[in-house]
Amino acid sequence: MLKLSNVTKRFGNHTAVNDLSLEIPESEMFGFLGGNGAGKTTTFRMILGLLDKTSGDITWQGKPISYNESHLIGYLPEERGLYPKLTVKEQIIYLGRLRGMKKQDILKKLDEWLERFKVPEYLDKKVQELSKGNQQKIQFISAVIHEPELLILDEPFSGLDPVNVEMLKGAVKDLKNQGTSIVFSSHQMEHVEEMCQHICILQKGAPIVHGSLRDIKHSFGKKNLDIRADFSTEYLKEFRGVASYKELPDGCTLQIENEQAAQDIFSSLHEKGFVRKFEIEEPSLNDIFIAKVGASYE
Ligand SMILES: Nc1ncnc2c1ncn2[C@@H]1O[C@H](COP(=O)(O)OP(=O)(O)OP(=O)(O)O)[C@@H](O)[C@H]1O
Repeated sequence: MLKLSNVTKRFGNHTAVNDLSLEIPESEMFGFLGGNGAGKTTTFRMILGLLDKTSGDITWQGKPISYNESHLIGYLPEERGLYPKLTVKEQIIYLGRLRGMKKQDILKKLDEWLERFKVPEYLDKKVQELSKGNQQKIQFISAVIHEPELLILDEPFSGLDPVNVEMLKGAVKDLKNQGTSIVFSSHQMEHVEEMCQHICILQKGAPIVHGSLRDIKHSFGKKNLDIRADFSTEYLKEFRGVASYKELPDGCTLQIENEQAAQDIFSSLHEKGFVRKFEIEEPSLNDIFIAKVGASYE
């Protein structure tokens, strides 16, 4: 387990991470979220030992992380940092050697990954000759080539086309199933929703939401209501128990305070005409993020 206990980081007068305590379970994918400037990257850098903590402790399996054991952690940073003039092969050999791997093991693994990502022809290409998305595949390979126990992925899917997103997602899921513990940061809530059981939403360096995604959704209270009807549903904007209203060409999506509101809306719709769809849905992580982070912006 990765454990952060009362971790604080100050830059001068500014507190970027504020007394943060978190337990990140093993062999799981943990969603580490937050608005811009919330403190995610700063936290990652402290976990990686790239930045000193102002105070607090970070442990892996009960022991302080030893950065001499560089095979332990893999990191895909948000700002990608490959050497443009090296070939893919030279680049990955260099990084693999830094993590204590033998050259022949690196080349074997690299071949497997390039095959998996359908880019075997890039082995001897210079990084600067690759497109942004393909550079990202290489950066991902550089983060996992040494089979780390703990993998930190900062916005792994940004800049990738939908086919490549699925390809990388498949690789990340396989690593998780093989036992890798993954901390995953993304502004794309649908990816987090699909892949993470537990999440934390950070705001000003401290968690405003933390726990299992299922419990968080349950305790949020508000649900979404999707309605399609052959008449105008605009009157529902002002209906009791409706927290928000979004008009659609053939109906609307509402956020409702509770299930009683859904009952009342259902009765009122019946009197007006033909209803083609009426569906109550769990709130999305996007709804929760906007409600919680948006509220603290105000
Ligand atoms: N080296 C630094 N010196 C001073 N302030 C810093 C430094 N690094 C980060 N900060 C500040 O700390 C806060 C947290 O930044 P951080 O990069 O951790 O946010 P983030 O959650 O990763 O944001 P984003 O989603 O925009 O990448 C910000 O207010 C930022 O300006």
